[in-house]
Amino acid sequence: MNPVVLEAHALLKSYGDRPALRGVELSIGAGEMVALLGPNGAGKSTLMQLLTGLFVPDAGSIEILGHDMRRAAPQALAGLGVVFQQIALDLDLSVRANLRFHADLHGLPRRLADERIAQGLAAVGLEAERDKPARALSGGNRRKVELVRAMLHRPRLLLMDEATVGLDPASRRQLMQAVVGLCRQSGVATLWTTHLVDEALQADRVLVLHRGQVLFDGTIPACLAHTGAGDLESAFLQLTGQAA
Ligand SMILES: Nc1ncnc2c1ncn2[C@@H]1O[C@H](COP(=O)(O)OP(=O)(O)OP(=O)(O)O)[C@@H](O)[C@H]1O
Repeated sequence: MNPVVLEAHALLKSYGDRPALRGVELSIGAGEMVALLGPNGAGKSTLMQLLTGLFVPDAGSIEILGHDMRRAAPQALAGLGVVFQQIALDLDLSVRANLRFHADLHGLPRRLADERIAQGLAAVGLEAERDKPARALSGGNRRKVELVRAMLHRPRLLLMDEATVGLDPASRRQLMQAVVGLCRQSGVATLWTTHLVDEALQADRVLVLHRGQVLFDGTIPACLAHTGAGDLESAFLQLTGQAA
């Protein structure tokens, strides 16, 4: 595998006496696109909260670019770009003001920030929206702005947490294409969480998470071979005990 950008080992997390993650192992190499596929309640959001440092695991370790999340969180988080499940733009600010704010948080000089903003918006076809309030954009375009924002500080690992929730099929497809393009062109490693099997089809590798455990980790052909299923959807339903 390429140099490792994310290594999570033996992660445990419970809410009271309810276990959410039960010994999760996860490793992502540079430039890899990995889909984390799990039904509702599998533990995807909990895993994302641990990877972004919002929660601390009960046990286990997380390293991003070799930086341990407990001992060196600022360094670990500097290598991370995140698009959260909930929209996190200020809707009254312009697209550019939203992006500049994020660039300022990362200490990017204004000229460099503006270059990257222009480049990022062009890459997702939103140059013309730059000075509009975020409120004027469609849900799909707001997500693309969040994607541009997540990449402004040039992270090596991009986390997309169920980023297509609430989008129509065309917007979902466009967002996915934008992320796949970005991953292939810039070499950023991507962890894409979803409960929708079709969103995992373009990934280099699929992890199936169910009831807090990784039930499969490998390529789609390997998943089909492992389960004997004819397609990923059947394999997923079989692994998660939902097959008819
Ligand atoms: N704050 C919380 N308090 C108690 N239990 C929680 C909390 N957050 C999550 N859980 C439980 O932990 C388990 C994993 O939840 P999590 O939200 O991580 O799964 P998920 O895969 O993201 O699900 P979804 O696709 O529905 O968002 C579930 O059983 C859920 O009910």
